[in-house]
Amino acid sequence: MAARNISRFWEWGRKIICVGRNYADHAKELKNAIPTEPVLFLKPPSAYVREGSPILVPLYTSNLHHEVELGVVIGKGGTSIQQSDAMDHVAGYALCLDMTARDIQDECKSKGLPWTMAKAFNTSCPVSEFIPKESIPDPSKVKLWLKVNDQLKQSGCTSQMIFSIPYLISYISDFITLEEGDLILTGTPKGVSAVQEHDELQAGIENVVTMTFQDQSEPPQPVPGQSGVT
Ligand SMILES: O=C([O-])CC(=O)C(=O)O
Ligand SMILES: [Mg+2]
Repeated sequence: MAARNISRFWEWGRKIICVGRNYADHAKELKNAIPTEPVLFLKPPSAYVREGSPILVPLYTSNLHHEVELGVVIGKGGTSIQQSDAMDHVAGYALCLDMTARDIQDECKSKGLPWTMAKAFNTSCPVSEFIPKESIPDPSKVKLWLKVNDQLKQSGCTSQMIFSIPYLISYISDFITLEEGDLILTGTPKGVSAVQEHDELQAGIENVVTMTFQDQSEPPQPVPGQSGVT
């Protein structure tokens, strides 16, 4: 079998580990406390969607939000990785969206339930092309932006992160073994807002990459026994 190519990491079916509330301005806009430890959640590999395919708006939400984030692609796996070695485990980056059904997340938060329905649905993780590590020499100074229908909504810099990339890799790997092809979403800056069907989402990392996605309503699920469906 041919060796797998990390530049198509989304096809590998590995973990997507997301960090929440890693920018104080975003934690504040949602009235969350500034975390003293990373807030983590997961998305399944079925969350990946690539340019050319739509972001499907789940039928059960009426408040789907965009969150633009820097993704870190793991190149060398490990457990209990030291912060000083963490960057040796990085193969590269990807620009990512953490699509979030905010109404469902609010409901889950109020009931003390996990965020799975709000964060882990199909197409909840749009990703750009793979960005080799060399293209971002300093990941702590990356400028991210996102526009909805040409209107700038989010603009931030990874220098605002509460927990750095080496810290996050070390922290996560203490209890989740990192594997080649895993993706870490590092959190969103402020400016999240609602999107609707037919909206165009354009996002970029300044001087590195841009990507464009369209929102589309999830088609109603066929009901067995109706309309000729058996
Ligand atoms: O706002 C949230 O839902 C938490 C999160 O994912 C982030 O801060 O990026
Ligand atoms: Mg997020």
